[in-house]
Amino acid sequence: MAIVVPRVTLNNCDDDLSIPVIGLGTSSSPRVSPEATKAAIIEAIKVGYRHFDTASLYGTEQPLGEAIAEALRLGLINSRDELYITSKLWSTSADKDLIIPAIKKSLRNLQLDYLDMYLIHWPLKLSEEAKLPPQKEHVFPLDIKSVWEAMEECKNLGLTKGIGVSNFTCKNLEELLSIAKIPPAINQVELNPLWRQKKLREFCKEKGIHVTAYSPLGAFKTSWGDNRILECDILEEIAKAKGKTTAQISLRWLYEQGVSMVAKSFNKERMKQNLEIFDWSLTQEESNKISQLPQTKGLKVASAFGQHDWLLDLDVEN
Ligand SMILES: NC(=O)C1=CN([C@@H]2O[C@H](COP(=O)(O)OP(=O)(O)OC[C@H]3O[C@@H](n4cnc5c(N)ncnc54)[C@H](OP(=O)(O)O)[C@@H]3O)[C@@H](O)[C@H]2O)C=CC1
Ligand SMILES: O=C[C@H](O)[C@@H](O)[C@@H](O)[C@H](O)C(=O)O
Repeated sequence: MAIVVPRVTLNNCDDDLSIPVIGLGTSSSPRVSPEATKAAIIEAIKVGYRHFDTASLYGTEQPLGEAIAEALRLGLINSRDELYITSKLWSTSADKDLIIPAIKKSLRNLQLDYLDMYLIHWPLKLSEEAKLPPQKEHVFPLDIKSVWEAMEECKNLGLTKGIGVSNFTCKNLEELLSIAKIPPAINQVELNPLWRQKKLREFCKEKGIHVTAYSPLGAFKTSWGDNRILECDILEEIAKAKGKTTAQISLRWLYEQGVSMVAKSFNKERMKQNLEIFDWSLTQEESNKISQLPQTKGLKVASAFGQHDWLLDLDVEN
């Protein structure tokens, strides 16, 4: 039986759009083949995932599109509308004239008419020839006004039901809110028991911006993450006492904070395990212990994009 994942209604989106609180991340490290990605996504639909997180950067839009087409053919879902699909504007296209072509390309890759959510991937612009990690002279601040106008145009044209951002600080959001006609529905950021972003979460709550957590498991075994969540003594202790896994403790803690999350697993048992967090809860004491864990961030902007004064805010608790 597929697990039914709770949903949260978003602000400033079309058709009372709601987001399933757990989605499947599709960015793998090391990268896996499109065939394996497609097969994992079909398994995920079978166990109950309806929310998928992709990005032009990941190279997973095409296999996700193929998996959706196959799921429809197999009758695993009756209609595309049952799914919530996020993609992201990569920073080399963060220029007003490149945004509509970029979302149209994502839609072609996905074989879809619309996205549920389109996010600005990072609050920065890369020159078109930039590689990762970029050279210093290829990284620029975002011209948020013209970029956001083009994001609003994406929504007004019906290419996406909602628009939002990723990796934005309170300061980035304040600047955006001061010029937005359509406020962002989502801010997707690194968030987990060891990088709790309390101030950012409070700010977003006050402004009606829904927060989605990425790397909810500390990006275990990826090139940008480590074992600090899945092998954290305190989380292991709580997990053992409750007969759960450390991954489930982390995801449940996030759920209890009122955020949604995108967790990546391409393994059938683990992707199912990650959905099994809705019929039990943490005690106040367990929650308090988690809220006192020392803070460390996994994905450091300084190592991903270099040392730029205007970006370094992203690497501190804010
Ligand atoms: N907006 C942004 O800038 C970013 C967005 N993201 C998005 O967030 C998604 C998830 O974050 P990500 O950084 O991938 O990391 P996660 O925290 O989701 O960790 C993924 C890793 O944990 C393993 N794993 C998953 N479930 C379990 C489990 N129950 N027990 C043990 N190991 C497990 C996975 O391996 P296995 O597959 O073998 O189970 C994989 O190695 C990404 O895929 C992407 O979609 C990520 C980074 C940045
Ligand atoms: O160098 C930059 C990194 O690739 C970074 O951009 C990614 O980790 C990305 O944010 C993601 O969504 O996975």
